Amino acid sequence: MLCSGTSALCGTCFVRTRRPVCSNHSTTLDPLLAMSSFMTYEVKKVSSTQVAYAPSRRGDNFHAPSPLSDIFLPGKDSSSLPSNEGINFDAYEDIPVESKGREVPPPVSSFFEMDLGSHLELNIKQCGYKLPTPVQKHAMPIIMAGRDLMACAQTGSGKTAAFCLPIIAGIHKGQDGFRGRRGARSGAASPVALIICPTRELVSQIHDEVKKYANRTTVRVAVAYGGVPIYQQLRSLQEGVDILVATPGRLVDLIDRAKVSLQNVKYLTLDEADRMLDMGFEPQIRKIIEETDMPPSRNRQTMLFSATFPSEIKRLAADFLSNYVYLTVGKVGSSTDLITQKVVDVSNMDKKKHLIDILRSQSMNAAHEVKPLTLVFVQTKRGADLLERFLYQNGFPATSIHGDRSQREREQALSSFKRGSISIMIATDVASRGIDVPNVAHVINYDFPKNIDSYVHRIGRTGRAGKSGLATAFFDHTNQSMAMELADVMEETKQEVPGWLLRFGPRNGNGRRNSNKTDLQFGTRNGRRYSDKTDLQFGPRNGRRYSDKTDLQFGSRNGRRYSDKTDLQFGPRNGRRHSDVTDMWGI
Ligand SMILES: Nc1ncnc2c1ncn2[C@@H]1O[C@H](COP(=O)(O)OP(=O)(O)OP(=O)(O)O)[C@@H](O)[C@H]1O
Repeated sequence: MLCSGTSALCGTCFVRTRRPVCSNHSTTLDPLLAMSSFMTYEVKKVSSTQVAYAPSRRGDNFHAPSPLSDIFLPGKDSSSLPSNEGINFDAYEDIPVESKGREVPPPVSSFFEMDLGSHLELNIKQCGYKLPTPVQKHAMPIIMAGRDLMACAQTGSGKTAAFCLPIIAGIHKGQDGFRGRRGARSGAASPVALIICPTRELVSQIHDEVKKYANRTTVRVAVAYGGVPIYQQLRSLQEGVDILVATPGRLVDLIDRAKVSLQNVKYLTLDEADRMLDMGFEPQIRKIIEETDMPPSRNRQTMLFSATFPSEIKRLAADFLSNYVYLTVGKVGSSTDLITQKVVDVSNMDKKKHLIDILRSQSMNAAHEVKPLTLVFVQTKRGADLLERFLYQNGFPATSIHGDRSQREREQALSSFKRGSISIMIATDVASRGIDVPNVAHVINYDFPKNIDSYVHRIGRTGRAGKSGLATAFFDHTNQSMAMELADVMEETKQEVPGWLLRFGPRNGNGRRNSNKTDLQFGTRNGRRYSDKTDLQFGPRNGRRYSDKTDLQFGSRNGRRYSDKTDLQFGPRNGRRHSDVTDMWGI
């Protein structure tokens, strides 16, 4: 007997079914497919009174972990949709958009108002994208008009397509002109578009997206990132490439080996540009842009994208962009109110127990044995390993992703998490940016991050593409310095800020973010962090950021050391560890 309906595939009869559990084959429904429709179901909150909390040992001052009351469950009646059609565009309706610059091209309201070409239009339909998201509505016409762009938009709001689609359309249209440039006579690959981003996983993800959007066109895409043997990448470069997606370190290596020439670059995109600066990649980025054969800014189009834009990024923009538009969608550096944020006062000693409580109640509440995908962020690689082991010992199999795992292990971890075969992933900040796992239901900040931008990106792994999500942060006095910035982000996104969090510091001490509108407009998180504007404009970062221990543990950030790429970036340190800035960073 066949299932009826239109959404997930039944594991036995392979016919689409409307519900995550097929009534005829409930035991055989492929749990991975069922998982994919999890978050598109009606969001139903379970009252906290329905859930038994583990008794607290901390008395009245203890703030019970509320995540148990906010687990999202699939509703009974709503029909599931392929995940991209489940996008809640109402969620974006009131979003403030600001664009600054000369003669900014007007936004569009549909993908088909732009001359993307029939192949791309079909691919967009096949991706299930019915309408452009706000950042796409505004950014795409700007890029299509040939303008430089610095764009800041919330996590999960479709920035990747916003820059990929116009680039692919542009290359596809001018294909005849470029085709001859593939694999230059010198043997060096000569891409027309270069997309640089901070992590290998992000490179790989953008590569997959480009392939999807460029389906049926002759646009070729290749990747370059460390941690895997270079010859595979060389082979694919030799076949010719239009779009190269790369991490800065491996790209410099390829340029030095004369395997890549940038002389034909027409489109340059820096995705998560602020993160690359944070990771100490500025010397490599400057080398790539200023010291190679890449055309000068007036002869190429340059785009910077991120959800957070600290002031340092203005230096880059001033140096690399010309006559650019500065587009902000939503509040700069803030999160989205699609994500319910909870902050729980938990001491270091109690964290493990609280995590187990949360996971246990999640699996108790999970409908039809479909476990919600839960991403747990920790600060260190060792912490990730320890927590993974602890969870395993307590009946919660988890996987982990961090800089000490081989690239293969990292890819396997991510893919089993994406497929839902393992529903818990422990991660360091290596997975905090850009990674798009559409159905992450819950992000837990087990260790609170050292800066608020990191918090914004971490929680942004849930609540993507218009869907709801839940983020829980464990917080105690050791995170005190982050209290006000956290309260700000929560307030901006209409979250309930617990009174105890506010008691950690004065509301308007330290020249806080909200008190400095001018800074905010240009992407500064707060007065305290970038209080010395002059310093920031011209050079190194302020004292506070340098004081982040984890930032500095693995090496100084000065240009000299990082510019010695052979030592630090490309040479494997030992059999297991590999070349990656995440090693230096300890994440
Ligand atoms: N127009 C659209 N309609 C529906 N879904 C979309 C649309 N555009 C993008 N998406 C989907 O939204 C999800 C998030 O997109 P993307 O990863 O580009 O977000 P992002 O803004 O780059 O996030 P982050 O800041 O975390 O990197 C992806 O799964 C993507 O396929």
